[in-house]
Amino acid sequence: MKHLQVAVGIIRNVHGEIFLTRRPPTSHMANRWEFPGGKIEVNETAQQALVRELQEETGIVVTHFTPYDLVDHHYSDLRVTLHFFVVEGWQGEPYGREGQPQRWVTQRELVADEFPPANHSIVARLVAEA
Ligand SMILES: Nc1nc2c([nH]c(=O)n2[C@H]2C[C@H](O)[C@@H](COP(=O)(O)OP(=O)(O)OP(=O)(O)O)O2)c(=O)[nH]1
Ligand SMILES: [Mg+2]
Repeated sequence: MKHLQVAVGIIRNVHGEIFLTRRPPTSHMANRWEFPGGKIEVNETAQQALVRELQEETGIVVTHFTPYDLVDHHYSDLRVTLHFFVVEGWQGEPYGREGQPQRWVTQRELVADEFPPANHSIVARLVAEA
């Protein structure tokens, strides 16, 4: 089974809001809301992938982040390991640079069912810690 390593950014502003984007209609986990991020390439660390993916997908230059959690999930035909980081420092203003819908959501108002199943434990933890 294919196994992806993925770097994911939980971008949180000073108001305790988190930046979400919506996955494209034809992608894996189509139309789910997600924390921006993407596949870690060969010869790249999770941290490097995080910085690159957030630049590509949201236009920001990440300046401060902290590791948050590591989640392994088996989808029916794909295994993913998600490397979650909380991002609290950046330059620029995040936006859906690839045309994805975007929104800011208060941490305690995150809804697990809007995300891919692999995110459920993380969303529960974020809400509990809000
Ligand atoms: N970015 C992101 N991916 C997630 C989350 N939850 C989750 O299960 N995934 C899955 C969906 C995908 O199978 C995989 C990462 O894919 P991706 O589509 O973001 O990868 P990418 O940005 O490198 O995409 P691409 O260049 O191949 O288009 O991880 C999440 O919160 N954020
Ligand atoms: Mg992506």
